[in-house]
Amino acid sequence: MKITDIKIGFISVPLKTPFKTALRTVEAVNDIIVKIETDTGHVGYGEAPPTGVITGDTTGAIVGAIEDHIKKNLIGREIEEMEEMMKVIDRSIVKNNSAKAAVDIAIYDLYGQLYHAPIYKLLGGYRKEITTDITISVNDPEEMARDSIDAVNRGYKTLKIKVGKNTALDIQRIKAIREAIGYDIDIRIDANQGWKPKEAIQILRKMEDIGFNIEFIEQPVAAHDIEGLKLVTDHTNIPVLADESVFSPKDAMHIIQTRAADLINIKLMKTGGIYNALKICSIAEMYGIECMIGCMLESKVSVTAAAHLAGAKSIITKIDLDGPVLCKEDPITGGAIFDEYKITLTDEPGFGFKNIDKIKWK
Ligand SMILES: C[C@H](N)C(=O)N[C@@H](CCC(=O)O)C(=O)O
Ligand SMILES: [Mg+2]
Repeated sequence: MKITDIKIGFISVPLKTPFKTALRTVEAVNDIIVKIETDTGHVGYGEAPPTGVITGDTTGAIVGAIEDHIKKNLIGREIEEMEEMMKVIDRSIVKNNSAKAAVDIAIYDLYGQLYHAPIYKLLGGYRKEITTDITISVNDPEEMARDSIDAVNRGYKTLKIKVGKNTALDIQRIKAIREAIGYDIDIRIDANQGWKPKEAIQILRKMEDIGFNIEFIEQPVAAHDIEGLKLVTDHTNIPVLADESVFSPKDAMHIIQTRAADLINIKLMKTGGIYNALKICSIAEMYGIECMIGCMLESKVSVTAAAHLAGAKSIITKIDLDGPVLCKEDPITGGAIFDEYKITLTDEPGFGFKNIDKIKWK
């Protein structure tokens, strides 16, 4: 199975409601789709979102990285040369992890087709059903309480609450949500870098004292401020999960060895795909650090790939793969089945994509 062409397309899927974090507000998933064609007629699909505020990757840069740097080094290569191809992608251009992730995902899709097996089974086969949380956007406390009730009514048992914007409101936000949904539902919070280290410690201690029962705090401080992250980790009992501070396996190793965080959020768009994500899983496993699998605003193509990784690896104990359920429609036939909180992997070869509607090919 030899690569004959790599095509680029675009999908645009409106969100059910605007997605708001401390970093940005988004109304639609506007992602790049990669289609890798082979001489056997098999095709592999990948996806990349232009999450400039987190990864630095823009639509133009993703397209340019693939078309001008990665594509020419992959045409003519055999899918069975997985290891070599992953090194080639990495050497083709520095950074540009979302572009690399899209290509990596499409190659894994083909790898599974080559060996007639779903990726989660090839990588470990730990489980085929996983349960995701859902994100509650940062808004005023009353609106967040209403959104939380709606999520609970739809069956979600874990809510990921966005905070870190107009930080004076953060305590009130969680108070309003707890009053609305009670204490049977797990709450994890994500500040998306919105707090200063000492401010974070103060807010988290208050949340502890009030007894909000927070499962963990995700990325309380600026991505680059590893000392600040460690300060927060050392001064609160609420576990700290590193998101924007961890892209590469080396980042994960550093955070774990310096004990700057208690947990790691793996996202394929930060690691550059499954190949490096597997390395983070191995590092985390060696140190007994549990991981979350997360996503950006992504549709079912790349989130299916992330779900397969979660299906393969037991060190991934927390799931934040709500991208597809935040979307108003699903243009993808095949892939994992996303039914609100329940994600079911299929046993189709690769990731099992059949078709993608409404792609605008370049
Ligand atoms: C969508 C997911 N639940 C999430 O919150 N992901 C990111 C932010 C993604 C984005 O801005 O596109 C996160 O910070 O965890
Ligand atoms: Mg996050």
